[in-house]
Amino acid sequence: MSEASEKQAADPSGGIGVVIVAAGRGARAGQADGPKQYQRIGGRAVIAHTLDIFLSHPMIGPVVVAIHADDAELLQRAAGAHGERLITVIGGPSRQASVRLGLLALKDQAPGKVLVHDAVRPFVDAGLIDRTIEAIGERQGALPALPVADTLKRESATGMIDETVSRAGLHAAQTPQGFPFWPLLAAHEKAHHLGKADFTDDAAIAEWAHIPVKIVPGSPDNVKLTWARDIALADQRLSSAQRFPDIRTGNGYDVHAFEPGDHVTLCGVAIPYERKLSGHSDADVGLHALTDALLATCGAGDIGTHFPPSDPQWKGAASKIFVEHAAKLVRERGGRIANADITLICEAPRVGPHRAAMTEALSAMLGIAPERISIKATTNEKLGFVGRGEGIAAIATASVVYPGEVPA
Ligand SMILES: Nc1ccn([C@@H]2O[C@H](COP(=O)(O)OP(=O)(O)OP(=O)(O)O)[C@@H](O)[C@H]2O)c(=O)n1
Ligand SMILES: C[C@](O)(CO)[C@H](O)COP(=O)(O)O
Repeated sequence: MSEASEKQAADPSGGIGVVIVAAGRGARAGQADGPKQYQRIGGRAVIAHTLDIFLSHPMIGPVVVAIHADDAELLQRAAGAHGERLITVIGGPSRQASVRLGLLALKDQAPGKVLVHDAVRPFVDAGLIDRTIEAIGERQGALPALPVADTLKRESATGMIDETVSRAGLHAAQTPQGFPFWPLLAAHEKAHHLGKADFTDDAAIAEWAHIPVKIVPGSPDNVKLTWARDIALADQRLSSAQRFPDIRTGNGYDVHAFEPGDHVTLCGVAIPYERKLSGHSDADVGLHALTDALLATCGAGDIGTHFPPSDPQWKGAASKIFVEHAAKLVRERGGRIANADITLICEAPRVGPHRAAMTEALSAMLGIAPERISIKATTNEKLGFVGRGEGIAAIATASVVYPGEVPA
């Protein structure tokens, strides 16, 4: 389990809160047919892509969307089935005001941590969200940012260069920006009551309120759609990715022998049985095969690369740790797990009665819907070592969609 997931497991509030700000008018993009967050890229509204990523992230709890009063129908159409999970509020006249109203709408849920994100950054990925969450502390915010790459010039009133500004230490700020919930809300409230309304991001409010903010690596893909050209490029990018989407399939195989014992652990579920599976960890053959399948989708070696059997710390370990680690590596590369399919091959015990519990356990480990998980079982028709009841084998397949397209 990642450090962030561990903290989350201890958080009684039911997930990290999110405020997605979508109340702007998009004046710079100048779209005649509606604000940029509802323009279609890759066939869907910009905000629909943004919502997909947050709502499919396993650590995300309540999600507030701050919209303009005129846009309720646009949001409803764009959000589709996601709509049921959203808390909608009317935003304010500035981004800062919209964030504050979004935070106030989260008060009842009292999340320990909150992420604030621009609806118009639809290329955020799960790895970036993970990095941001991991850097949030009890009194520390987190800001994804990229070092400035261009040489910087200050322009004079006459349009001439006044000076070249050193770029040392300068970063371009992105979202989502993450904070402990109550200190961020308090900072927003204080700014509001003092009439300070010129903050362009939440890290700036935090800075003003003396909340330290840690920089984590942003992503060059996580652009903000500001100008009409940004929207056109985003559409092109998604449309070409749709021609050759980077869908990868990995497979894994594992086998463990029986030894004296009283239960076996299969796909995260302990099943009473007259023997157990022998192994260094809990010998969950299904989860081991799945770990290899996930790692295979991003060329990240196999289970032994990450959890060597020679390492005493994995003795008796719950194999859930291996699967969650592999899923985290996938997410860090921007991958989204589309489905996982495991076949358990054994004469006994019977798997059918435990299938629902296994599916539920895997759904939580992978952060995907149960319908994307398949657990099947078959006997080996009494043939070979499995047929003689000497052990259990498992085969797993995972499909992951990665950002971008398959290179030519
Ligand atoms: N009153 C506002 C202004 C902005 N935003 C949101 O803040 C994000 C980043 O702002 P920006 O790119 O500046 O969007 P707009 O304000 O819509 O653009 P413009 O300044 O060109 O009008 C966007 O998701 C936007 O919808 C908001 O919720 N409420
Ligand atoms: C918050 C932000 O995305 C950080 O880069 C950005 O400041 C918001 O957009 P704006 O154009 O400054 O309103």
